[in-house]
Amino acid sequence: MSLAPRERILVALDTPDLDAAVALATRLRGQVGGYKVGLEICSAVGVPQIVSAMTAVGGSVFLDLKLHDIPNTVAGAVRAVCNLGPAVQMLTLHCSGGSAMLRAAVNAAQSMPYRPLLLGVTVLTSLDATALAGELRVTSDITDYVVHLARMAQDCGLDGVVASPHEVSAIRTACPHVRIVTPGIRPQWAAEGDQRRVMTPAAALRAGADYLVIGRPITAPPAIIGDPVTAVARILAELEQE
Ligand SMILES: O=c1ccn([C@@H]2O[C@H](COP(=O)(O)O)[C@@H](O)[C@H]2O)c(=O)[nH]1
Repeated sequence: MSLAPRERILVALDTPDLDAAVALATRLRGQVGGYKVGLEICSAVGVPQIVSAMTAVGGSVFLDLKLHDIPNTVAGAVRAVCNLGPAVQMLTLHCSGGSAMLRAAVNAAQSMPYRPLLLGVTVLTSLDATALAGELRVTSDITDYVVHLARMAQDCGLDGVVASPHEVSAIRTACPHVRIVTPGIRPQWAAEGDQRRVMTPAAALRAGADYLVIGRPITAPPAIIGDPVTAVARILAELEQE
């Protein structure tokens, strides 16, 4: 996929405030590839409202709803998102919902005149091996488990997966054609916060990620960087040095 580095950046608009989201998206228009809207803004203002606001700004929308429910319910939610039209380019659902849920989502999307790309969330980037094994009792190696979920997503007909940059090259080898979207992106100057499996933007692209989801390093950059526009410019400069 031949995209310029800036087109690979999706800014996570994690805020409950529609006006703030629109203002930031407008400031960054043309400098990034699109916007990720997720549980916070969708819970605060509603999915159709934020999608229509982002359409007005002109950005592509990555709708990160992380659907995770029984197949019938997820299929209905997928149809509802498809009805929002081409403004929504990507939609997420949790691979851990299982293959019946993933196939129901794919079948629902295929029955609609328009469908966004469906992406399966593998293992959240905020989890490390200790949490996965100790709390969730997943004792496989994280990379093996993520690749297993990516294969399942691919076999069920999903278009891509969400995974940490640490697993990107293993997914590329196992599933060469799936799109890979990576959160857990941290420039060296940004705080890790609640993320655990992180990498710099340049290292994530080098590993083979198609898209980088970047939130707080851009929306709330440290004082040494200043503001979101400068943060994006700095990230792009770092990518160009590659
Ligand atoms: O495994 C996942 C899946 C989704 N996310 C989302 O990405 C952004 C990351 O924001 P940062 O501020 O850059 O940490 C956020 O909206 C998450 O909901 C993720 O981080 N990890």
